Amino acid sequence: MMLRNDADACGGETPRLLVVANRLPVSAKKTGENSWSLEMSPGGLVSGLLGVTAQFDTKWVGWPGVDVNDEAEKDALSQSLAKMKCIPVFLGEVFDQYYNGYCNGILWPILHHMGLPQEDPHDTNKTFQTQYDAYKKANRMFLDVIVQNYQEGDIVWCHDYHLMFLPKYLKEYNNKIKVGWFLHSPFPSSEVYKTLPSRSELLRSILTADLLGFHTYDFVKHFISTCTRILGVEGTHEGIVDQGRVTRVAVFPIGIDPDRFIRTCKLPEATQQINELKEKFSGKKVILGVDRLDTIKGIPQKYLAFEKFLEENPNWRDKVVLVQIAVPTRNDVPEYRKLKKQVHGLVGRINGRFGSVSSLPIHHLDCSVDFTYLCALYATADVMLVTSLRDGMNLVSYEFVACQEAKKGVLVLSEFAGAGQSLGAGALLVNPWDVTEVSSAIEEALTMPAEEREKRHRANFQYVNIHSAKKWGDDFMSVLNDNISESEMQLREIPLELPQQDMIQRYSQSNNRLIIVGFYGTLTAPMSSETKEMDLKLNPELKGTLRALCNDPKTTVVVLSRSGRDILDKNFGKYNMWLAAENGRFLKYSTGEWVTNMPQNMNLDWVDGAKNVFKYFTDRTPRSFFEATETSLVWNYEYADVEFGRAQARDMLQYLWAGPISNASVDVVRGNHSVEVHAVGETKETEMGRILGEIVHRKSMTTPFDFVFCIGNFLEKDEDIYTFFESEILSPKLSHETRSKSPSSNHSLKKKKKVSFNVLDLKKENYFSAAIGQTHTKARYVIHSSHDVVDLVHKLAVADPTTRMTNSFSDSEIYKTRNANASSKSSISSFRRKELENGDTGQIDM
Ligand SMILES: O=P(O)(O)OC[C@H]1O[C@H](O[C@H]2O[C@H](CO)[C@@H](O)[C@H](O)[C@H]2O)[C@H](O)[C@@H](O)[C@@H]1O
Ligand SMILES: O=c1ccn([C@@H]2O[C@H](COP(=O)(O)OP(=O)(O)O)[C@@H](O)[C@H]2O)c(=O)[nH]1
Repeated sequence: MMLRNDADACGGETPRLLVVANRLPVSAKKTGENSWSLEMSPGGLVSGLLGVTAQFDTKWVGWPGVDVNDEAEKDALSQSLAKMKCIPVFLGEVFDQYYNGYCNGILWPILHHMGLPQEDPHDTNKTFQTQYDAYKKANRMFLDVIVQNYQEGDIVWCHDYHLMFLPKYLKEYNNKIKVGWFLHSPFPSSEVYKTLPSRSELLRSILTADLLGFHTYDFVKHFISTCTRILGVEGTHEGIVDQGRVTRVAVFPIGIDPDRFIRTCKLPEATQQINELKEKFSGKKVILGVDRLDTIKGIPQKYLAFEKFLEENPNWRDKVVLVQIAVPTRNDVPEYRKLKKQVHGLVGRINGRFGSVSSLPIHHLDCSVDFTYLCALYATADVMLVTSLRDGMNLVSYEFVACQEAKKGVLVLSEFAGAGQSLGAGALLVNPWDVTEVSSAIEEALTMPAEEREKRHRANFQYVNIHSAKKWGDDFMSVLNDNISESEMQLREIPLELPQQDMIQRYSQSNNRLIIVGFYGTLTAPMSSETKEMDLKLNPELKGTLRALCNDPKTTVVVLSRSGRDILDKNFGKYNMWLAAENGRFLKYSTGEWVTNMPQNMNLDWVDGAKNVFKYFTDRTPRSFFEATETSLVWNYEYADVEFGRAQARDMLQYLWAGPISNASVDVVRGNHSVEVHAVGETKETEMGRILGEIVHRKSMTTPFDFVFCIGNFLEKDEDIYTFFESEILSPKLSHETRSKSPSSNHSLKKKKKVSFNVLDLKKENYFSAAIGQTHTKARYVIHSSHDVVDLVHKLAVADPTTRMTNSFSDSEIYKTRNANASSKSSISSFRRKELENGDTGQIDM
C-alpha cells in the first residue's frame, strides 16, 4: 500500500502537516534480517486519516507496531517507512506500561464509561504511578521525534488519548507551533472522568493546544463541563477560557473515503467474492458484525440479543446467519483476553443450541480480513449489527452504508456510538444493553419492506458521501488556521500600560473633565486572604485625595457600579460626585435624590427566591460574599478557595436555573470569580448616554467635556463602556439642548431659550480608558491593581495648580451642605417621570 500525497505534485509550496498518532497507518512485520513488510494498521483512526491530508505536505509520526531494539534494524525500518512519509517512534521498554497499561488499561475504560479498574496490589512494578510515568515518558519520546523533524511553520495535529501530554510538551518546546488535538474516543461524563488520578494534569495539558476536536456535541459538552468542574475554568460557546486564554473546542465528526469503498465493490475481485458469499449463504439472510474484539463493542450483548432472536423466532433459525469479524486487538491487556474467552463461550453455546450439522447460526472469525474481502462482506450483508456500548464514532457503520448501493440493507446501530448521531435517521437505533430491543430490531431489519430500506439507505448514503474523511480533515485544519490567526491578533491587541504622565499632563491642560470610575476592585480597599470583613468599602487611603479630586470645579467624577444605592450612599455620600448604582439604573448627585429609569412594572418576583440560593452558597463558601440590589444579585468568590468557589458557582447556577430564575426575564453573567443575575436591562454602555444627559442637564452645563478618563474592573459584558467613548470620538453624536438659564422644574418648555451644544469635544489623545489587572480588555490601557489607583488619584488631585486652591476653600463648605441635604433613603423618581413633569426630555440625541 502506498499512502497518497497529492501535495507532492504541487512542489514544496503546500503547508507541512505532521500527523502524530500512537499508530502509524502502516504496521511493520519482520520478514528477515533488516527487512520488513508493511501492512495497513487496523482501526478507524487510520481509516479516517487516510482520506484526509491531500492539501498538505503530510508526514506521519507514530509507533510502527513492532518492538525494535537493534539500531541497524531501526534504521532499515525507518528507511522503509520514510518512503511512505512515515516517521517511527521506537518506544522500547516503555511501550508495555504506556500502551497496554496507562492507555488501554486505565484511560480507555474511563473514556468509555467502564470505570477505573482496580490496581493490582501485588504487582508493585505496574502501578497507576508507574504506568502514568511511562505514559509521560512515551509522550516525551513522541516530542523528541517531532522536534527532530519539525520545520518552522509546520502544523502538528495530535491524535487521541495516547497523546494527552504532547500539546503541552510541544508548546513548552516552542510556543509558536500550531497544535491541534483530536479525540477519537468518546469523552466521558465528569462524574466518571473525575475518578482518574492525574485528571487535572491531563486536562491542563490538552488545553494548551490551539484547537481541540471531538466527534459529537455530547462529548464536547462532557469535556467542557469536566474542565469547569475539575479545573474551575470557564466554559463558553467557543471553548475553554482560562486566565484570558481561549482554547477552542469544537465538533468535527469523522467520516470515511466513500469512493474507495464504492470503487472497490465494483472491482472484479470483489464481485467474485460477493458471488461466492451469496452462494455460500444462499437461502439465508446475512447479518454482519465487524469489530475489534474490544470490551466497548458490545459483542457479548450482540450474541445474547441474537440468541434471544433465535429463541423467539424459530422460523428464522435456519434462514439467518450472523457473520462476526472479531479483529484481534490489544492482546496483552488482561481485560481483552477475558473478553475473548467470554465471547468464545457464548458462540459455542448459541451454535450448540441452534446449529445443525449443515448450518451454524454464528460464524465467528478471530482475525482481520483484507480490504477487498471486507467490502465484499459489507456488500453481501442484509443487516449490519453494531452494538457498541460506547464508541467514539464507529466507522464500520459508514463503510457498510457505502458498500450497500446495490442491496440497500439495514443498519442496526447502537445509540451509544457517535455514529448514532449522524446515521440515526436511516438506521434502527438500539440500546445495546436491552437484548429484547436489539432482538426486535433484528426482526424488524430482516423483514423491512424494500421501499423503506431504500428510503433509509438513501438518507445514510447521502450523509456518508458528504461528510467524508476529507471534509473532516479540511474542517479541522481550517478552524485551526482561523483560530490561530485570531489568537495572533488577540496577542497583538494586548493593551499597553496606562501612560500616566501623559494622561496627567492632558488632564491638567483641559477645562472640563469627566472621570468615570468603577467601585469594586477599583476604589475598594484591596482584599487579601487575611481580610476578615467582606463588606465593600472605599479604600481608606483614597479618602483625602478622592475628596480633593471631586471638589475640583473642572472635574466631574462619576462612580459607576454594579452595587446598590445603599452601598454607594454609605461610601460616597460625603463626596462631591455622581453616583450611578446598579450599573446606572439609579443615579444621583451625592447631595441629591436618586432618580431611576427603571420601568415601574418591572417583574422582580424572582429576586427573593434567588436571594435564598445566593445566601445558601455564601454560607457554605467561606470568604465569599454576595451583594443584593433591587434588580440584581452578585455572588463573589474571589477570596474564597478559588477551585471550590468555581465548583460552587456551577452548582449555584444549576439551582438557580432549576428554580427561581427558570422563567424570569434575567441575564446571568458568570464572571471570573462571580455569578451575577440581574433583571434584563441595559449594559453600562447604554446607560452611559442617559447618565451623561442627566449630568449635563442637572449641572446646566454649557461647555463640553474635553477630557475623559474611564477606569474600572468591569465585567466583560460591561466593557462596552470603554468603546462608548471611542465611538464618540470617531463620530460625535452626543448633543444636548439646554436652557440659557437653568429652569426650575415648573418652567414650561415654551419659555425656555434653547441652546444646543455637543456634550463631548473629545480629541482621541484626551481619552484614556484603563482596565485593572486584565489583559483581554476593550480598554486602551491597563493598570496592574487597585493599589495603583491610589497613586493615580493622588496625582490627578494635585495635577492642576489652579483648582488645587479652590479645593481647600470649598471642601468644608461642601461637606456641611451635603450632610444637611443627604437623606439615606431618598425617594425615587423616574427619569421619564421627571422628563414629563418638566416638559423636558433632558435627552441626548444618539
Ligand atoms: O490502535 P489500536 O489500539 O489497535 O486501536 C485501534 C483504534 O481504536 C480507536 O478508534 C477510534 O477511532 C475511530 C475513528 O475516529 C472511531 O470511529 C472509533 O469509535 C474509536 O474507537 C482508537 O481511538 C484509536 O486510537 C485506535 O487506533
Ligand atoms: O479486518 C478488518 C476489519 C475492519 N477494519 C477497519 O477497522 C476500522 C474500525 O473502525 P471503527 O471506527 O469502526 O472502530 P475502532 O476499531 O477504530 O474502534 C474500520 O475502518 C474497518 O474498515 C480493519 O482494519 N480490518
